[in-house]
Amino acid sequence: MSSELSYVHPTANSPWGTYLSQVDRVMPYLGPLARWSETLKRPKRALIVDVPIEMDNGTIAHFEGFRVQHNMSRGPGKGGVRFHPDVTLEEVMALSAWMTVKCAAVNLPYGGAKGGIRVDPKKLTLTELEKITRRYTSEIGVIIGPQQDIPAPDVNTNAQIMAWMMDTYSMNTGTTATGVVTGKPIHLGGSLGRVKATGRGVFVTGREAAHRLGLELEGARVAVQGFGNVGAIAAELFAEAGAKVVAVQDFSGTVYSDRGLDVAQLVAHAKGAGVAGFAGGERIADEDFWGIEVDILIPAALEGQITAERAHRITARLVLEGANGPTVSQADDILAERGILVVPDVICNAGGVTVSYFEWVQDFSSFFWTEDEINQRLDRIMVGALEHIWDTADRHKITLRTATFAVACERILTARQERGLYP
Ligand SMILES: NC(=O)C1=CN([C@@H]2O[C@H](COP(=O)(O)OP(=O)(O)OC[C@H]3O[C@@H](n4cnc5c(N)ncnc54)[C@H](OP(=O)(O)O)[C@@H]3O)[C@@H](O)[C@H]2O)C=CC1
Ligand SMILES: O=C(O)CCC(=O)C(=O)O
Repeated sequence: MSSELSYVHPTANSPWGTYLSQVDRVMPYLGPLARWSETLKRPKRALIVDVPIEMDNGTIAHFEGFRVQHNMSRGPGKGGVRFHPDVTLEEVMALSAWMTVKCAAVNLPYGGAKGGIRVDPKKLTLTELEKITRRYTSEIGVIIGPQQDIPAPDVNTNAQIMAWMMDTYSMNTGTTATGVVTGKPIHLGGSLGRVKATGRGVFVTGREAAHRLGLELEGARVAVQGFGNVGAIAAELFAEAGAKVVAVQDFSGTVYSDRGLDVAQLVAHAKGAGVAGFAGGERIADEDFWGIEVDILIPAALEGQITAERAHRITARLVLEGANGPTVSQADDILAERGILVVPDVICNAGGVTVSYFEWVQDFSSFFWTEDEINQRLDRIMVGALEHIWDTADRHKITLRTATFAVACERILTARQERGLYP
């Protein structure tokens, strides 16, 4: 049957359109499992909720909230919650599907899910932010749970928001459900290492890929788009390894220094105000970011940033996708033709969900690991997964993205087949 869904209208470069074309590319490598492939092209469950709150000025405001469970063949749904003015059902669907692929790529016992609220959190007071979080959690409470679907932080959400989500769910169910969300504060069953885990995973996969390319990290020139949880931590780790972070872009603008930016100082400066106005670098036009001479480019902001036009201008040898869905499919082809290696989101940024898995396991066993143990396990999982994907790419002569999809979709569809259809 056709995979066209009546409730979304993806275009070639929209997130769901990009995801669908990535699925199409993996079909030739699925063998008899391709029979089940339609399951990848439609979410299992999509919930749209109204989130009304009383604003500080006494008015009542309504926001659109979503939670999409793309696939749960391999385990409970897993994936972050995004607060952003551009959130749509279609975007959340794509993000949930990439979670399914990502969790399977690193072999975590999870399916994929994602949530979001269409809101600009920068325009909310702290009280309003807490209200919107709690009401959203109550509304999606019918489908989330420690064994059902476990949210976590994504763009514009953090440990405090996870604490409110955990408390709201717990109050509604008469429990102390630490396992209902991950990325929580340490005192509420959070895991050491989770805050830095996604950026660390980007660094680990980047280190391994650079090694295979014969690219030295010492002195390598790095550009980072997005200077939040993922981009700033990845920048810090590359700088610690001796790389020069020459350009950083966030929503406020782009800063550049040929000698390398002082990442620690930039992090301190960017808190609240963004990177623009940083005295340790010069301000350049945002569009110039894509043509800067670099060895490594790290998109760590939003989807659809590497367009076909920008792909022609990128000078990097290595692109590390910290963000989800930063590269549209046409750009992917251009980068491949130009010999630029892309470590795709579905493995590159899997460090976050991997440590979320550790957090969930620790919550259930009520026994907590040291940060060193967590980082070592994370390193082992990421390196092992990338090695398997790399071998698959070499064997079939395909990109790392299609290879990651091949490894992951085989696991997902085998689980689907073994479970069978009910009834
Ligand atoms: N947090 C996590 O554990 C994981 C996150 N990801 C993905 O990583 C990406 C970033 O997430 P995360 O770091 O958590 O989010 P944050 O909210 O912490 O940071 C997002 C960053 O992107 C910047 N940004 C937003 N819009 C633009 C734009 N149009 N141009 C340039 N920069 C922009 C923001 O700038 P400003 O601050 O000025 O608004 C901010 O620096 C997302 O794609 C997310 O899905 C993937 C795996 C896990
Ligand atoms: O930590 C998690 O569970 C999910 C993180 C996430 O949203 C992502 O990997 O995109």
